[in-house]
Amino acid sequence: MKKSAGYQPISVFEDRLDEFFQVVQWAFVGEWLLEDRQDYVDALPVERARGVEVVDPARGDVGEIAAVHASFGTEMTTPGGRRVPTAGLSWLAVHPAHRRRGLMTAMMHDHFQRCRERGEAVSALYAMEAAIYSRFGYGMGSQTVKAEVPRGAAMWTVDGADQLTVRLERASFEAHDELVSHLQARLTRPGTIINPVGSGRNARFTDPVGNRKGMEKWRLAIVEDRGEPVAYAFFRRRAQSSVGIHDGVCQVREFGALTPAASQRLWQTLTDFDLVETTYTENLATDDPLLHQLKDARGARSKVVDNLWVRLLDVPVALQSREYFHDCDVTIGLTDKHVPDNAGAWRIVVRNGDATVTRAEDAAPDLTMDIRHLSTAYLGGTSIESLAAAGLVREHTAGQARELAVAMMSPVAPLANWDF
Ligand SMILES: CC(=O)SCCNC(=O)CCNC(=O)[C@H](O)C(C)(C)COP(=O)(O)OP(=O)(O)OC[C@H]1O[C@@H](n2cnc3c(N)ncnc32)[C@H](O)[C@@H]1OP(=O)(O)O
Repeated sequence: MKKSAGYQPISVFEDRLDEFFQVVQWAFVGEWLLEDRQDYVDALPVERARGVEVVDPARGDVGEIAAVHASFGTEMTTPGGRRVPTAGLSWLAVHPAHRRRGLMTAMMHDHFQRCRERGEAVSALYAMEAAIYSRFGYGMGSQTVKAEVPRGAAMWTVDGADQLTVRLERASFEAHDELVSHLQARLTRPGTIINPVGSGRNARFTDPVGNRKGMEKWRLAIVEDRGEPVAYAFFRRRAQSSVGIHDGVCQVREFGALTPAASQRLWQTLTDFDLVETTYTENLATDDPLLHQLKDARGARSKVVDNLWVRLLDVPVALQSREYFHDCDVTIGLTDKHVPDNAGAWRIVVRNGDATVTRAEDAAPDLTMDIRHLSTAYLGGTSIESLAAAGLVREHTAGQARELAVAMMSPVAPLANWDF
């Protein structure tokens, strides 16, 4: 019997959202508070909610939802500040009673097929466990620095930072959605997920009580240049003290800054709250301006972890939707177990920043690799040559790994700053 036999894929409509949420709570290990339900509804792209339902009594109660997922319809910024239609996969959950029967595999195929029908050339996700997604063709497209910045950390002076003003407000979808969306869309860092359309687009403003862990509600710092917003950050604080010493913490979630001065003004603000000793964040790019502006970057106790996992679903469209930084003419041989249309040989010719990607069935490939390695290199944060050095990409024509590496590497490290 096929592993996922006895189940069928379904769309999950509004009337079954509570069943959807039950599967999520079982899989993610937790009970939500009843009062938080609306926050979860607001965070879900309902019209793209899918599931797997039991059809064979040998598998469970017929009609019962055994597994779910959903995805945001969005665009992702690619190297050079271009964009590619992207699905942000999230909410992936298999009820523990139905694990290891191939339901995730069935849902991934469902997701890939629907994305391709919609013209989404890339799927991207945040991984709960990093070992799962490579087998489905995802590669670690970007990394992030987790940092703990001490209060009042000294920074190299950036001209103009002192002239900027800051507003601190309670974050609200009604009051701030336009402002945040507008700023987010102007960020040029590859990996930036541009605001999704449809339901779930207010996910960044949701604030379930059960997730606060004693912290205040999400607040927004808005840096302005003569009344024009130039940076924003979602943050929240928690007071704590022992033996009369106040050592509260501040958590910074999504943030973005358009200029060096805006970045400095933002972080000066976020690291200088009374009664708060440490400001921590998980959303710094590996070359974030803050890391260069801090006089003692080691003092921020940083560590690097995976950020966005990326999967090319339509190789020519995805590769042609980014800029390149050196001319090249390289033929690659690809394997792709889950999207066979991607497999085979592709010729990548780059002239003046633009790639033309065509089928090259007769040519012997200069490089061979799996789709996950091309996906890893896509945003320009990992070099094809380093993947060759690791034995993951195979070079058949000397020097071609470097050719493609130099063309694809981004001058700016990729990062997704919005955890969907
Ligand atoms: C993008 C996101 O939403 S991230 C959140 C993902 N969700 C979670 O982590 C919630 C808790 N976990 C779950 O819901 C499930 O266990 C899932 C989704 C991780 C896996 O679902 P399953 O239906 O059991 O997976 P399925 O049976 O299709 O297995 C697919 C393959 O992945 C492997 N796999 C499954 N889970 C894991 C894991 N945790 N670590 C490593 N490999 C795994 C399986 O061994 C299998 O490998 P194979 O193809 O070589 O046989």
